[in-house]
Order: sequence, then structure tokens, then C-alpha cells
Amino acid sequence: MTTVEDIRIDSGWRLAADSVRGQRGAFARLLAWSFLQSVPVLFSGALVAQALDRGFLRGDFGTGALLLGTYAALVVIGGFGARQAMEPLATIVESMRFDLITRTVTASLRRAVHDEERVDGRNVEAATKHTDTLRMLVSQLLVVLRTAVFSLVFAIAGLFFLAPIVAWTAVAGSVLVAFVIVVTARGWQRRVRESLLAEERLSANAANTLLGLRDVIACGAAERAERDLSADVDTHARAALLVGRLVAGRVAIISIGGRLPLAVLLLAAPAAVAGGGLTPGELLGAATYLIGTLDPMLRSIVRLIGEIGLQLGVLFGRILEYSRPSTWVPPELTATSAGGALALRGVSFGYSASSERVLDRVDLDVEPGERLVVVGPSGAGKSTMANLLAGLDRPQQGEVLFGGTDVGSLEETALRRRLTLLPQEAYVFSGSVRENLAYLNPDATDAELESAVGAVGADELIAARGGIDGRIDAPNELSEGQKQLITLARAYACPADVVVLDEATCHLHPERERQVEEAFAATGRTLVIIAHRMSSAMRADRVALLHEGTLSVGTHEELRDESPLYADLIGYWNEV
Ligand SMILES: Nc1ncnc2c1ncn2[C@@H]1O[C@H](COP(=O)(O)OP(=O)(O)OP(=O)(O)O)[C@@H](O)[C@H]1O
Repeated sequence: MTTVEDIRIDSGWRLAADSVRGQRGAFARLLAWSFLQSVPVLFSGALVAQALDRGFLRGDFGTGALLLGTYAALVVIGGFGARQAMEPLATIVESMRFDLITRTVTASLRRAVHDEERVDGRNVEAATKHTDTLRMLVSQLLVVLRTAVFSLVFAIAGLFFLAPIVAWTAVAGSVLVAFVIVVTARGWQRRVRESLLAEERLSANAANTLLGLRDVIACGAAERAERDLSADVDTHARAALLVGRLVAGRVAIISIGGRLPLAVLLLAAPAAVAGGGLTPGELLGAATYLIGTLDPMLRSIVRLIGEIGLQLGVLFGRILEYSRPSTWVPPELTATSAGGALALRGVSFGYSASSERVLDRVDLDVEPGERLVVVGPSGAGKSTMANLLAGLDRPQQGEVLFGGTDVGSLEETALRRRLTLLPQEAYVFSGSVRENLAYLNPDATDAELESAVGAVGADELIAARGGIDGRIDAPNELSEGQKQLITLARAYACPADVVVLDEATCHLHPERERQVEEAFAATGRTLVIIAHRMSSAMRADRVALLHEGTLSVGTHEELRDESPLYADLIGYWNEV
């Protein structure tokens, strides 16, 4: 179980920085628009002071109204800045969320697969919940902090212009507030961590108890479970109470810091105005800076840094824990393993311990660049064998080798670029044609994608969608054959040394199917085809006949002459 000490807030912040590292442009845009949004603050007090001293107090209503109108126009411009800032803000927050969820899910799956860590959906669920909270908190932090800092600086600058003594008090108040935040940061940090952990412990224990409720009742342990859960509830309540108390104390001190300049202004005002050191307009202008900007912004900054900021650090720390990388180090996919040789060594596979074996101690060698076609009656296990060859299923006995290395031990992403399986059900998603075609090879150039489209004969289909710059908005409106053409072009465009086609051309016209097979074979890749038509077998270098868990391998002619079952299959296919 993670202890409070395990949560590394500093590392959490490093993760936060990592997850938004690619968003420098969005940050620059956000800063620029926030600056524009805060510009009205700089002139607010000064314009109010001028409107009063030069306009209204002299009975010159026109000048007063003009100056206030200027301020109103600045506010409208600031509003435009606020509106424009929303786009970079959304870009930063959404990309951070995507990055964090991807990290957590990928790391959990890797640990489950390679470290044999128990798959615990609750971890991913908790991380997803934390990520959503983080997204909300980061949005709040950015929305307020970006303008608050500019506004605070602008308000103090304006005050220096109108009433330097009040400005110095404002600086002193801000420093006091900053001092309080720093001094109380550690205690605050610890209590927020304790409160969050207590909440997590409570929800995990409550879920466990509810899931095992029948056993709890059957064992007569209801009272004990209730006691344990009550203790968790009390711990959480105590932790939340401590956080609340600290909040109250900080708020009191911060209020004093924020209001101090206003108190100084009010106390000094009678003498200053009477002595001519401060005009009535300057008094009101200074008050505008203090009441309208300084005090509320100081509070916002404190609340954000004090509450949200630390909570963020803790939550990022928790995500870091969930996205802990697997200790497994993938073997390098070397040049020799990428040569395209595939082999089955004594492979046995069944879908469950009680069911009959689909493959029974099967041996097979597929040479680099060979075209092997697999045939067999329906249900013989052809798709099962394809999945094993592609490393999607693991045999209970024996080994599947890719270039001499156990396929299950290879790093998944690298493997998928080297060994591709296309199933019968073509996966086409809503998005651009380019995204669909480059799905297995994001680095593919336009020329490579166009050549893949031409090779499989999908030119007309893609041209009708506006070429590779076009879009596929309703994949379900494509026919099964059209979807297969798109996925075939996708597989062609990826740098795989081995392509396994599991009836991936079954919806194509036989002539188009021939063109596709010839196109793949001409690239020199190893091709394993689960046949849909006998014509595929007749074009193959060798044919593998799968029947009752065993394989017979030979040329089309050899099998035709030696295997009655193969001859039957030819007869059956010729009739359909
Ligand atoms: N996920 C699964 N769970 C349990 N049994 C399965 C599963 N997938 C396939 N089977 C069974 O394994 C056997 C082999 O199925 P497989 O799909 O590999 O055969 P096939 O030769 O590809 O069949 P077809 O030519 O009809 O597609 C069949 O008896 C099938 O019912």
C-alpha cells in the first residue's frame, strides 16, 4: 500500500511539466492574450482619477464621460483577449489529459502483461478520476492565475503612479501573504496528502467490502467490516477537518495582508487630501486599484497556489505512481529478427483447459519472402494460427518465433511495425483519409501512401473521397470491400516484413484479390494468407492444410495429389 511518504510532490510537478512540454506555442499564445486581457487594469484607477479631477469635479461632464468611455473601450478589448485565450487554454488542458490517461493505461497494461502484476481496474479508474479532477483544477489555475498575476502587477504599477505610499503598503501586504504561504506550505502539503490518501483508502476498502458482501455476511464478519469502514470514515473526516482548519487560519492572515493597503489609504486620506498630497480623484482611483483588483486578485492567487496548486502536486504524484513503468526491458528487434522468418515450434493451443486443442504440437517454418497460404475446413483453426503467428495469442506449449526470437518477448510497438495482421473485419475510423492510411506507419510520406493506394487498386475509392487530403466521416457507409481496400493500403504502407492476411480480401472481386496478393508479394515481404478462395492457394509458394490440429505443408500440386481432404476442398471451392 502506498504511504503518504511515497507520494512525491516534486516528481508530480515534473510529470505535470512533461505532460505539457509540447505545448510551448499554446502557452505563448495564452500569455499574450492574457496580457491583453489585463491591460484595462493598468489604466482603471488612473482613468477614474482623471475622469473625476479633470471632468466631473470641475463640472466638465463631457471630459469625465470621455475618460470613463475610454476605460469601457479598454474593457471591451480586454474581453476580446479573454475570449481568444480560451483556445490555447483548451489545447493545453486537453493534451495534458490525453497524455496522462495514455501514460497510466499503457503503463498498467505493460505491468500486467510483463511484470505479471495483478490487473487492477480500480487503479486505472482512480487515475482516470484523478485526471479529470486535474483537468478541472489546471483549467481553474490557468484561467485565474494568468490574469491574476498580470492584474496584480498592473494594479501596483498604477498605484505607484497615483499614491506611492499606498503602493508600498500594497507591496508589503503582498510580501506578507507570500511569506504566510511559504511558511505554511509544508504543513498544508502534508495535510492535503493525508486527506487524499484517506479518501482513496476509504473508497478502496468500501469497494472491497461491497464486492465481497456475500462472503462477509456468510462469515458473520458484518460487524467487523462495519467497524473497519467506520474507522476509515473517521480518519478521512479528521484529515478533512484539519485541512479545513488550516484553510481558515490562512484565510484570516491573507485577508489582513490584502486589506492592509486599503486601511492605510483610508487612514491617510483626510490629511493627504487636506494637504493637497492627494486629489479626490486620486483617492478614488487608488481605491479602485485596491478594491477592484489588488484584494480579489491576491485572494485568487493565494487560493490557487495554496489549495489548488498543492492539490495538483499531490494528484500528479498519484498519477506518477499509477503510471510507474514496467520493470521489463524489451529485447531489441534486431535486423536479423526483422528479416521476416516465422516459425512454429511444437505449438499447442486450446481456448480453455477443458476444450479440445485447436493446434496440437504444430511445427512450421515460413521463409523470409515466402507466400504461404493456409487452408482448411471451417473451424479448423486457421484464424487461431494467424493470431498465434502474429503474437496476439500465446501458445500453451511450444514457441512462435519471429526471426528466431520468441514473438511474445518482443516490444509491442516495434513488433506491430514489423509484423502486421489484417483480420476479415476491416477497421476504418472516422477521420482524414491520411490518418486512416498512415495508422500503422505515421511516418509514411504522401508519396508512399499514394503508392500503397495504387498498389492495392484503391485509387478510385480514395479519389472519390478527395484524395489522401480528403475525409472519411461516416465509415459505416463504406461497403465491406471498400473498407478492406483501405486497410490493405494501410498494411501495404507500413514497413512490416511479415503481413498476415486473415481472409482480409474476402469481400473483394477475385481479380482485385489477385492484384492485392501480387502487390504484397512483389514487395518481397513474407506473406501468410488465410485463404478465402482456392485461387489464392494456386498462386502460393506453398500451402499449409490445417485439419484436426495438425498441419500438412506442400505445394498446391503436392497436396492435390497426396491429400484427399485437399482435393475435396478444391472440389468444394470449385462448386461455390
Ligand atoms: N475466442 C474463442 N473462444 C473459444 N473458442 C474459440 C474462440 N475463437 C475460436 N474458437 C474455436 O476454435 C476453433 C477454431 O476457430 P478458428 O476461428 O480459428 O477457425 P477457422 O479455421 O479460422 O474457421 P473459419 O474458416 O470458419 O473462420 C473453432 O472451434 C472455434 O469455435
